[in-house]
Parts: sequence; C-alpha cells; structure tokens
Amino acid sequence: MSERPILLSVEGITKAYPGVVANSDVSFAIREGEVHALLGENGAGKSTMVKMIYGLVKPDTGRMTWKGGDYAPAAPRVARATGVAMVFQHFSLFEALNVAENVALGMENPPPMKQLAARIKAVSEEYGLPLDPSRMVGDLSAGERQRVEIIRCLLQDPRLLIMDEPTSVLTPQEVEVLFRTLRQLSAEGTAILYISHKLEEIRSLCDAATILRRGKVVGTADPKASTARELAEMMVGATLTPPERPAPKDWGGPHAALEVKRLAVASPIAFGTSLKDVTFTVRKGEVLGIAGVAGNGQDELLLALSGEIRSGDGMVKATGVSVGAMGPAERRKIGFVMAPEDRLGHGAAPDMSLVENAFLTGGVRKGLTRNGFINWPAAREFAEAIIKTYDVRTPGSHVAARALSGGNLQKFVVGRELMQNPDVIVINQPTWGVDAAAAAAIRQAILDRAAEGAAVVVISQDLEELLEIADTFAVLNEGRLTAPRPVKGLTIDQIGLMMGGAHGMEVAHLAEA
Ligand SMILES: Nc1ncnc2c1ncn2[C@@H]1O[C@H](COP(=O)(O)OP(=O)(O)OP(=O)(O)O)[C@@H](O)[C@H]1O
Repeated sequence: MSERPILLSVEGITKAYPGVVANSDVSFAIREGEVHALLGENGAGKSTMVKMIYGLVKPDTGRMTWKGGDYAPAAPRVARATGVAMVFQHFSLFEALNVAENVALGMENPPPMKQLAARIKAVSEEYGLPLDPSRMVGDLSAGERQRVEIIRCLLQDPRLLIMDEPTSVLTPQEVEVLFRTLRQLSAEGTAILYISHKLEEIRSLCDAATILRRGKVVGTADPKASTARELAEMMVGATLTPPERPAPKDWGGPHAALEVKRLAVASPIAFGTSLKDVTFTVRKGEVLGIAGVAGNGQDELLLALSGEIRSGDGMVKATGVSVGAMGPAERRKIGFVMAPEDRLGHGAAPDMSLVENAFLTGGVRKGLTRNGFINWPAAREFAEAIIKTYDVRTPGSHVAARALSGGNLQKFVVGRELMQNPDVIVINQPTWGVDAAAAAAIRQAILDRAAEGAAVVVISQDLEELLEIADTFAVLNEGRLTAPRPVKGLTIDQIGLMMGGAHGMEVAHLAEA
C-alpha cells in the first residue's frame, strides 16, 4: 500500500473555536486507494477535520495539498470539483421525492431525469448497492437512504470519499453490503476517509489509522495489526475497564414498575410506523433491551412512553399509575424519565445553553424553580454536575448545545436524565456516536440506576450493547414487539429468529420451540 502516491496531505492544521482548539497542528496523509480511519474520542476533532477537507470550515493555520498541489477549498462545491465527496451522519433527503429527484437536487448540473435514473441504476448495480431510482425516499430504510447519498457521491466519480460514522444506522447485513462497496472502491483507487467509533469495523476495513486526542494527533496505527482494545486505549490515553453489573437485589416480589399493555398508537410522523399491540413489563431493578432496525416504531414507542403521544387508559402504567393521559411533565413528576435518540431538536434545544437545557427536563424533579421563577444558580449547578459526572467536554455550562460535538451532547442528554433519581427510564440509542470509554461509562450508569431500583428500557440497534446490559430482550419489528425473553441463555440463533421479521406471537412461539 505504501507505494501508492499521496493523494491528500494535511500539514500542521489548526482550527480553534471559542474556548476549544478543535484541531491543533494536525498532520497526516492519505494515499490513493487507501482506507484511512480517523479515530478519537468524542470531541477529539474528527468532524472538524473532515469539514475542513470538504470546504465547510476554514482552517486558522496550516495547509493541505492534493496530489502535491495546494488545496484550500473555499466551499464544498470546490471540494467536489476537486474529487472529494462526503456522506454525512445525518442524511439531507426529501422524503416526499423519489430517489432520482433527490440525487438531482444534490448535483450541480443534473442530466434529464430519465438519463439520471439510468445512471443511478448502473452505478447501483456496478457497486452492489441495490436501489430503485423511482422509489419514494420516505419509504426507504435508513440503509437504503444511505445508499442514495453514496450513489449521489459516486456519480461525481470521487477520488476521496469521506464517511462520518456510516454504520450507526445500518443492520449487520447492510454493513456487509457497504463494506463490499467500499473495498471495491478502494481497489479501484478511490481513497476513503472513515470515521467510526466501532473499532472492530475499523480493524476489518481500514489500511491505516490516525488517532486524535483533544485535537492533536497522538499516533498512527495499522488497524489490522492492532486489537480493538489497543486502539481504544490509544484514543483515550488510559486503560479501559468493562462495565460491572452490581449483584441483583430482590425488590420484593414481581412488582412491575412499568407495565405496557396492548399499546396501539398511530404514528404522528410522516412515513412513520404505528405501534400495534405492544405488551411488556419491566420490574424494579430490571433492564429490558429492545432491538430492531431504526424506523420500526422505536421513535413512536419513545413518544408514547414519554407522553408526547397519549394512549388509551391502562395501556401504559408507571409505578402502578395509569399515565396514558399524562403529558411529559406530569410523567416526569412521578419519576418517569426518557432520552430520545434525536439529541439535537428533540433531546436538546440547539440554541439554548447547557444550563437552559438542564432546566428543560430537569426543572420538575430537581426543583429548579423558586416562587414560579427559574432558579438559575440551581439550574447551573445541575448542568455543571452533569458535565462533571459524565465527563462532557465543553468550555462551560454557558455554551450552546449545538457547539458540543455529537458524542458530548449525547453524554449530556443521557446524564441529565439519569441524574434525576428516576424510577422508570426509557432511553433510545444511549451510546449513539459516543466513544468506547464514554459508552462504557453510560452503560455503567444505566446498570447503577437499575441497581438502585429503577426499571429501565433501552432501545438500541447495537446488539452487543443490549446483550451486555439487558436482563430481558425483545425485538421491535414494524410496530410490533416480540415477547421479551431472558437474555441469559439466549442463543444467537434465537435472536436471529426474533429479528428475522416474523411478528409477535409467531416469533415467541417459534423461539420457544
Ligand atoms: N461550531 C462550533 N462552535 C464551537 N465549538 C465547536 C464547533 N464545532 C465543534 N466544536 C468543538 O470542537 C471540538 C471538536 O469537535 P468535533 O465535532 O470535531 O469532534 P468529533 O471528534 O467529531 O466528536 P464526536 O465523535 O463526538 O462527533 C469539540 O470540543 C466541539 O465542542
């Protein structure tokens, strides 16, 4: 690999934001056809670096070269014209338009629709990314939406493809398909700059890795010759310990802290999935893990449990109280907390400070008001306690939520809920975009709350995570939940069967056999 010529070289790049140096004197090089990983903890500066390469952010100092010549893209348009393409973590697609129309919107000079549809088909076949140009994007899975973005990139014939955490929304099968495509591109000479927190994926896919810590390059590694643990420890600069499960406590009988019975609600989201007959119970001290591919009712389940969608009498009971008619604030009052997946917008108000965001959902239970007014010193104290306990990397609690790196905001949103002395916790994708050390800390915090007697529902696409922390396990599929089963003794085959698309009773019946 080392004989290949250098495509992009980053030399001594520094970029500072108020209060933080996001990249400090960063240098590395990517060779043609190389799959190069950019590794680092949350807030290490990975996104900032790729935004500079893509022309979205301007470096303060330092330089870049492209095939030996100066490269300083003033805008993404210039980067694209040079041969740089980027697939973002969050897709920017229009659900009410079809695939070809969406692709056309991202192009400088789109060809006539018929011709474009034919090219999309050709590229999708060539690279093994099945996609029908005439389908509405609203009907596509997350994996298929990502293919739209990738094909949009491939139509530009890029020399460097940047991917920012591409697998967090994919099923294991979709990851396989994506990796085959990326390997093919690399074999054809396209370089790939790959950001991910999933170290096993990095080991199987990448030829080289540059490791960032707090904005600085702290090392390089050959991912194939390193263990995931070694890579994680380079990122963190310390030794890692896996979460420990405290000994289970007997909370006195089969008392259900959260009881969901035949929950059926229509989805308020366009192209959403309605919940059909969802039934489960979680006892004090128990963690229920709900697996499934995003878009199968996870958001709706969270909305129905949080109180943003109301449900019929008796469908949701928390600590024995029927809460179906209650809104979020009332539910919080009785100790029912929740953290949605969408941390910007739903989980946090982007333009508000961390203090204001701490107040938003913590106000009721932490008693952050006095005589009907917000008690700002108390709210600040709460925000600062979250920052300290959850190691949120930020210059301070006055900072707006949107200025945090994705993973640090996630730590803040999860920490804010777990620090409210909850009785029932519902949490969607708790470690989404969070680095290995922080993910371990969040899982530990969930187990600790359970040990204190909370009933916990964790919704996640990360099977390993669920098997590590859950006591019982169920799968959400097209709005239906399989019967929860104890994690202990569950085999991969049984999980596969539950995940496999068969519904409800049928799966429970099959898995029992
Ligand atoms: N627009 C901005 N304004 C202020 N600070 C910012 C801005 N963008 C990033 N930062 C800060 O720069 C640092 C690096 O952030 P960056 O998003 O590059 O990290 P990252 O390695 O991509 O993290 P993650 O894995 O969590 O996505 C963080 O401390 C972040 O808070």
